[in-house]
Amino acid sequence: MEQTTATLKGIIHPYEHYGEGLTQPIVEVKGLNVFSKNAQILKNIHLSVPKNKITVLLGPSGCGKTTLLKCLNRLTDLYSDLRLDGSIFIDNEDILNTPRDITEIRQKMGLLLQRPFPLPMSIAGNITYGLKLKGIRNKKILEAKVEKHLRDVALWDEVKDRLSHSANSLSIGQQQRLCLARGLAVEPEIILADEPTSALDPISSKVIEEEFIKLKNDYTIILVTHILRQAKRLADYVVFMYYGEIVEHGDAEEIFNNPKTALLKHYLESGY
Ligand SMILES: Nc1ncnc2c1ncn2[C@@H]1O[C@H](COP(=O)(O)OP(=O)(O)OP(=O)(O)O)[C@@H](O)[C@H]1O
Repeated sequence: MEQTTATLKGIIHPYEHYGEGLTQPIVEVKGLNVFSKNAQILKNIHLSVPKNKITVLLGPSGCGKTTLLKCLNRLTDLYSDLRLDGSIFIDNEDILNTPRDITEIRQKMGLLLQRPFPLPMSIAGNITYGLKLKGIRNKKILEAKVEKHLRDVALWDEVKDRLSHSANSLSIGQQQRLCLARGLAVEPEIILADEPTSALDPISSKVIEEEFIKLKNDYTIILVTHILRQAKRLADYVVFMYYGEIVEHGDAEEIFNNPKTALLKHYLESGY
């Protein structure tokens, strides 16, 4: 395997061409390395994420997908055993080397995790929480935003008569959509999603997938998924990782129909 990766590296160029129809990058990762105490988790990652597209991070368990996602909003700061070097440019600002407060940078990114974590308050409160932190107090504006963002995730009709009920009274699928709406309410540029449908039933998963397709008109989505069929349904751009390295990346159609490396071919056939 080692040899295969090494042999194939010759044909993988960072900043390779974008496929037809792909747009300018919104995130550019340059020479990113992540080390834990005993190992190197990410190795010399170079990546450009196209704007207003869905980029899927794909690869076998433990290859570093979640770690890469965590680097993008510096959640890695929470792990004292991790050390990073390299650069991550978001809107031309290197977020790994900026004097700016990280909370400001994180506002550009909504985060959706495997399981929903609604705030312990009402359904409407979950949406208005971040807005109030931003200083918005006007009741009419807040109400309008609650409706808009719940409509954005196709939840409005299901909850409009119980906005003051606890968010915990919702089903898991509804909670995940609420968490997505909460993230959208603070108007991020990028949505980071780490296996966001893995705890959901098929219908809720389908709703989230449909929302992602609509949302990419306004947002850039970076999605980690284990579900190959989901990746094929959603991805515009694919990054295939293996043992902390990017082995292949490119236009989804090209990656799925014409994989160049033996590792990716094997992954697409076997799913691991
Ligand atoms: N804080 C940490 N300290 C030490 N090792 C870590 C830490 N976080 C992740 N790792 C290790 O880094 C490697 C990559 O983990 P990561 O969770 O990024 O992989 P993944 O591709 O998302 O896996 P999965 O698909 O199973 O979720 C794993 O070997 C993991 O054990």
